[in-house]
Amino acid sequence: MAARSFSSASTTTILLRSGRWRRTMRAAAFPFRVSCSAAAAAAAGGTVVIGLAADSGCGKTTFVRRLTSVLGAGTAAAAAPPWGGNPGSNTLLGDAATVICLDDYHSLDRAGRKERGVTALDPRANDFDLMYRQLKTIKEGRAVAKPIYNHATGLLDPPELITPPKILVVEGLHPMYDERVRGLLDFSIYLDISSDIKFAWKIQRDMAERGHSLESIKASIEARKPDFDAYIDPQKQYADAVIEVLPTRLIAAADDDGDEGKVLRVKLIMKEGVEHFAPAYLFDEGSTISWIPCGRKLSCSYPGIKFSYFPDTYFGHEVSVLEMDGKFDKLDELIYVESHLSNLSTKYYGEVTQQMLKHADFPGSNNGTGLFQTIVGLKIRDLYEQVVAERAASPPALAAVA
Ligand SMILES: Nc1ncnc2c1ncn2[C@@H]1O[C@H](COP(=O)(O)OP(=O)(O)OP(=O)(O)O)[C@@H](O)[C@H]1O
Ligand SMILES: O=C(CO)[C@H](O)[C@H](O)COP(=O)(O)O
Repeated sequence: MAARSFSSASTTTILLRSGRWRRTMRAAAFPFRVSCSAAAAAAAGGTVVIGLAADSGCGKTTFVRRLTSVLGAGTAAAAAPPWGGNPGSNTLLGDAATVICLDDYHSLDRAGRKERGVTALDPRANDFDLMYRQLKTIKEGRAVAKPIYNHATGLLDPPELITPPKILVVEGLHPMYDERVRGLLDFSIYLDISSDIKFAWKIQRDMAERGHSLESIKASIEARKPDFDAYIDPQKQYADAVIEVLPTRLIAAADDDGDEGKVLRVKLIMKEGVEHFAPAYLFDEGSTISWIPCGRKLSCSYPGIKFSYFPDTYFGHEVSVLEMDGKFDKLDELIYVESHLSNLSTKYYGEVTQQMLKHADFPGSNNGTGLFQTIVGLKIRDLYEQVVAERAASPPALAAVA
């Protein structure tokens, strides 16, 4: 069956490590959770591929957690790593979506990069030919044996089997760098976090969770900066949606007593004319709006909340921009804001608010990062459903199936 046949690596012997045991088996006997989604994806005409690009520590994992939740009943709320596979795997499996991390296509391991003096952001440290071949194979409905980059050891581990899901999310540093890979994406997102905020998030995580010193974090950010500017940041010009995170404008620099880093101004930049994607809007589509919702229906403490909506151009493309500056005090009151937004691709009244409340503990739930990530998640679900409906309406010709 096409959906379960393997790529050229199918006869390769695959080494698996799980807990204390280590064994060798043929790919065809791989003890991997092969969900019905492979068959479903093939029946529907192939996998829908979503690209999510950002630098390290910019919220990709947080976004993916919101997305897999929005994708609903068919997707485990917290997508799980491959069953029985390498504990160092970066892959998450849900019933509807599989999330793979493009770090797995590093062609140089940590020692190799050090020896050659290149960072992981440098294209020379990544195998774009393999990335393209494998993503194309999955999109066409066939499984691949994808390499694993093990972040714990810094080594390239033996591959794991990836069967075609309904939706494949490819997250990492370079989903839109290579023109061929970019051409495989049905929708793309870039998380654009301004330097000071990225720095604050990274310090908080790497000091608290990874035991790094402030000096080493600063040194690592500085060392990566030229390659970030050269290879990662330019990808935002290709994204269908960009979530840009900036310092607030609600607090004048002179009055700032340290809150500036905590209050964020977040923009959702949505490209016009993208197939299966209708940008969300505030009040009146195509107009220019500035809205301060604070008052009887929305509690706001200092410095308040301000929404904006306006048309713009972004790298020569027409876009619609939704902006939120400030933070919510009471998340359940978000329903008031939601009721003034349109084209949200919700299935019922209040779905955005419900999603935000469900994950109130995720970072960014009280500001535009959480709100806009949730909206983009709903738009991706909608895009997928449109693609499936179209394919069902015009099944492939018999000659193509045979
Ligand atoms: N919207 C947000 N508001 C505040 N902090 C955030 C937000 N999003 C992420 N963070 C913080 O930034 C850090 C990195 O987030 P996350 O792990 O989601 O990023 P990532 O891009 O997946 O990173 P990496 O690629 O290094 O694994 C986390 O500590 C998280 O708490
Ligand atoms: O930018 C990164 C992507 O997440 C990592 O730094 C890159 O994958 C290199 O990994 P490591 O930190 O394990 O050497």
